[in-house]
Amino acid sequence: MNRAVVYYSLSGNTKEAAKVIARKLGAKIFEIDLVKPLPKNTVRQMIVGGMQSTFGRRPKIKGVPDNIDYYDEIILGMPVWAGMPASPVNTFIKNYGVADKIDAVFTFSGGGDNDRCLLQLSKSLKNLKNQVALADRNSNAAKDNQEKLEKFVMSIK
Ligand SMILES: Cc1cc2nc3c(=O)[nH]c(=O)nc-3n(C[C@H](O)[C@H](O)[C@H](O)COP(=O)(O)O)c2cc1C
Repeated sequence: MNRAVVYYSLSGNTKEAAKVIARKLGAKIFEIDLVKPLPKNTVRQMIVGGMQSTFGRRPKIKGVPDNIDYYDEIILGMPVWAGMPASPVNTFIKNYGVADKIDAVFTFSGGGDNDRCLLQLSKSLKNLKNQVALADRNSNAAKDNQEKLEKFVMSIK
């Protein structure tokens, strides 16, 4: 089974978890990048990223190989933006034609909203079997991340 972990991360939480998951599963790892990065200013990031995600926009991305459909199984990671999947992930799911290969997702949020995001994802990912909601490193709930990640990896194995 060829597995790939594909993720987008703005401030490093998802990236860190993606590396752990890929290492434990022996999977390839690819980072989605925005062609036009978000503004550096945090408030502007919230506005631009929040609007893009709310309206399901698909900003241009790079970093994912064209032959990503070579992989049998894709594990997708992202932060929650405005209660929705971060917008770069919309581009990946819809433009790369790999929705049916994504069978596991992991999301990061600052407080809540993971459930809303996961519900949204489950509408377009019909083969989704495993999911885990993780908390930003600055949140109290982050203490449970490691245990949740272990369980997530075990459920995929
Ligand atoms: C544009 C934007 C929108 C966000 N919206 C939410 C939200 O609706 N709910 C929430 O709990 N956290 C929200 N966050 C916080 C991130 O989901 C959280 O910090 C996450 O851990 C970041 O992951 P990363 O470090 O991989 O980028 C938002 C962050 C950004 C930049």
